[in-house]
Amino acid sequence: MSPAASEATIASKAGQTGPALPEGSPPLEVRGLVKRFAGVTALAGVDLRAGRREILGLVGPNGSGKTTLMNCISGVHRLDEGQVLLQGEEISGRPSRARARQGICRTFQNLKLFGELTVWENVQVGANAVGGRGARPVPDWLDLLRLGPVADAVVRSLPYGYQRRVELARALAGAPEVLLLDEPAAGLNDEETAELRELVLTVRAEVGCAIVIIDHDMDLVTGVSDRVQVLDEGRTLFEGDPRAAFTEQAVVDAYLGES
Ligand SMILES: Nc1ncnc2c1ncn2[C@@H]1O[C@H](COP(=O)(O)OP(=O)(O)OP(=O)(O)O)[C@@H](O)[C@H]1O
Repeated sequence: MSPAASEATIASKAGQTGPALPEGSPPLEVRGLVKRFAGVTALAGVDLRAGRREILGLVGPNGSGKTTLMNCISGVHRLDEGQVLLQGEEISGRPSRARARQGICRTFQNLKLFGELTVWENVQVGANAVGGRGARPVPDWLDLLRLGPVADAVVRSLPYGYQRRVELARALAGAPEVLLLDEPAAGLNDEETAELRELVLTVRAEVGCAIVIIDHDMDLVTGVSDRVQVLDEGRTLFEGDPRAAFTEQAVVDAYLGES
């Protein structure tokens, strides 16, 4: 997709709060990222870009490199080659904590919550990580994520759908410029997934950060994303309109294991 067409798509989805305004460097840019694990090349030179108020869906068959890419962006993995830039500043060599303080916030495939702490305390941890520099106080995030009524509940006592929302609230309290959502619908039922979809759009409208989402629920990803990037065997196979992705033969073949 051309940059102009991409901006147009972004603007149309951001319509609830006005168009995305291209200004300076994008929140997130990845250039030529290579990541190897022993004999496996998980990423073979991937570029990625996510703009302010843009939702980018990262899709691809199992083992195509999606989580590895997210881990390289957030600093869980060191990259072998390439660059990760946050608002134009290279952060490739920085540890994950430093990246989080600078605004790369994320959720994980497997929840990483403090189960013995309350909902409020878990979200406060996110706020503390940025020394209270968050855009809003903790109660506002609880309200946005519809967690107010369970603010004082111990997290491990709550149903899984609530726990997923707590993780999202904690990430938001960390003042994201870039929000990385790794399989946020995993383990959710249809009703909870529909609610999550609505919440992701609300977060984009209210927070205005760039959002990168991975999920195996294609209806969720294509429904919520302004643009998708399809990976296969560590390379980008397609990048553009979510509705067009699965009309591309190469993408269909990759999903069917025929490439
Ligand atoms: N820590 C690791 N050590 C060794 N190999 C790894 C490691 N993490 C990922 N890989 C390999 O890198 C490749 C990409 O894996 P990755 O988990 O990023 O794919 P994915 O697209 O997220 O898959 P899925 O959709 O199944 O979660 C795979 O071949 C995988 O086996």
